[in-house]
Amino acid sequence: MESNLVDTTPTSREFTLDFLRHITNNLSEDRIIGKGGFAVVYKGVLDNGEEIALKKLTHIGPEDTKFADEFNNIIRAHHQNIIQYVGYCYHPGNWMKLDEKYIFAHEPIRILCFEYLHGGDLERHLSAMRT
Ligand SMILES: Nc1ncnc2c1ncn2[C@@H]1O[C@H](COP(=O)(O)OP(=O)(O)OP(=O)(O)O)[C@@H](O)[C@H]1O
Repeated sequence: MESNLVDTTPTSREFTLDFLRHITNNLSEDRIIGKGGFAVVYKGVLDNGEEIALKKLTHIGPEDTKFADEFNNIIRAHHQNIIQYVGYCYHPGNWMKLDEKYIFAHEPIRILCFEYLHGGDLERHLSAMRT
């Protein structure tokens, strides 16, 4: 990454899962704006009306490397052509005992938050140009 894109003193805002549920109507299906190879993306609306995109990572492995990789790549990047990172949620899984067995009551949840970009996805624009 070019050095002029990099903030050497990054800051990051931590959001609670409760708060992100609150601004996405409990991560409801109708707030889903896209799906990528590693994430489902939701639209959230802050109390001041500002919209943000929440990227909820799927397939979290035991080592959590995908979240750490994405986090490390975006936390310092500031550029007009790079979507602005806003914050993260790192929610551990909960387990409980049921019938003498331990089970996961909640899977771990990892979410990265970005400024919301209006205008739809790139593929839709490209296919519109092709027709
Ligand atoms: N900041 C955002 N603002 C608005 N929509 C977004 C934003 N980020 C993602 N999206 C939507 O969600 C979709 C999936 O995004 P995501 O970044 O997870 O997948 P991707 O671009 O296909 O990359 P990859 O699969 O390599 O992770 C995008 O195509 C876009 O429609």
